[in-house]
Amino acid sequence: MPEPQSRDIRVTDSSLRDGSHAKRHRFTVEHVRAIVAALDGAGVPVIEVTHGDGLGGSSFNYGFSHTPEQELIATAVRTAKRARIAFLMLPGLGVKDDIREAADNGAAICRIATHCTEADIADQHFGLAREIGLETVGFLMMAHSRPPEVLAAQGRRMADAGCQCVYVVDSAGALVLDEVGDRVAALVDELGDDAQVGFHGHENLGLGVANSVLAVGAGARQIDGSTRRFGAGAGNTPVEAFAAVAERLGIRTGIDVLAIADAAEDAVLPVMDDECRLGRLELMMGYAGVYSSFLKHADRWAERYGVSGAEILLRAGERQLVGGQEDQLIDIARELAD
Ligand SMILES: CC[C@H](O)CC(=O)C(=O)O
Ligand SMILES: [Mn+2]
Repeated sequence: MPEPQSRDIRVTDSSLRDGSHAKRHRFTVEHVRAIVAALDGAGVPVIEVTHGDGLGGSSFNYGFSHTPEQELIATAVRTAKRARIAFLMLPGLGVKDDIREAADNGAAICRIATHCTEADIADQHFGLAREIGLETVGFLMMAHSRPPEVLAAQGRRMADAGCQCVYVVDSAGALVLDEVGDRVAALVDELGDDAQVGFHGHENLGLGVANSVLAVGAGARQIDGSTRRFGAGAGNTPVEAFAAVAERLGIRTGIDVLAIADAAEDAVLPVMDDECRLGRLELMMGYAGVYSSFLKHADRWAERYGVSGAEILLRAGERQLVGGQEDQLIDIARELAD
């Protein structure tokens, strides 16, 4: 794959990882084959495949996978003719042996995610990934919750540990326009030539494409999306819309707009249980700053305790819950029921 030119943007499609939350982690080998073949054919350069919560995410707390994720990764690698396969891991959920196994299965890009104030827990994982020849990406999750200078310092920590691209991750879909640009610009300023900067958006306030365009304007070189918005909450930045808008703006993604529109309709949509929509609960997540992956959990506990899912999410936002604290949604639901 040629190196990006000055205005080339590398898109990573996360349908087969972030979409795992929406699918309740029920991906099969056939789903992976169909989606990877269509995205690869449309020219998507990177496709992420893992349990929604990353390597080792299959558990009682997060939801069990239908098919072991290493099998899904190996299937994706065998299916893709041009695209490179990425995987996500959250230190503590996955361990270093999971990274080695994903590399053995042919994955090329290791994406390590931490809460946006906890970059130091990823040091050894970036080190290992580089040592075994993987490209590295770092996720600073819940990036709306801290100002640009904090993200810049955390990004520096990741870059010094071996991370080649630090992402501003709008896990809650809560960032609004310049709030993205300011964060990306602070990271670009801090990292210079040491690492690229990326942006991962969610649609909870309907701003995925606009926020991504602003990220590119502020210097981001990598953009995440999910075809047909297949992701947590209201879903991710739709790759097909981003590719079309990018082309209109003269930003090269290498993605064929007609082919990705076909992939969205003919390959991704049939795998989705429901369309990712911007309904009441999704909007509350963007408004209150709640992790998009909490949606299905909040829905489930609201139904179980006969309380409002929107109220659960608003209280989760007040408490500033972070990934891993899914079980506190049960406490909130019980409080509301009382
Ligand atoms: C729990 C991992 C999370 O889904 C990563 C991500 O995509 C995000 O924070 O938006
Ligand atoms: Mn996400």
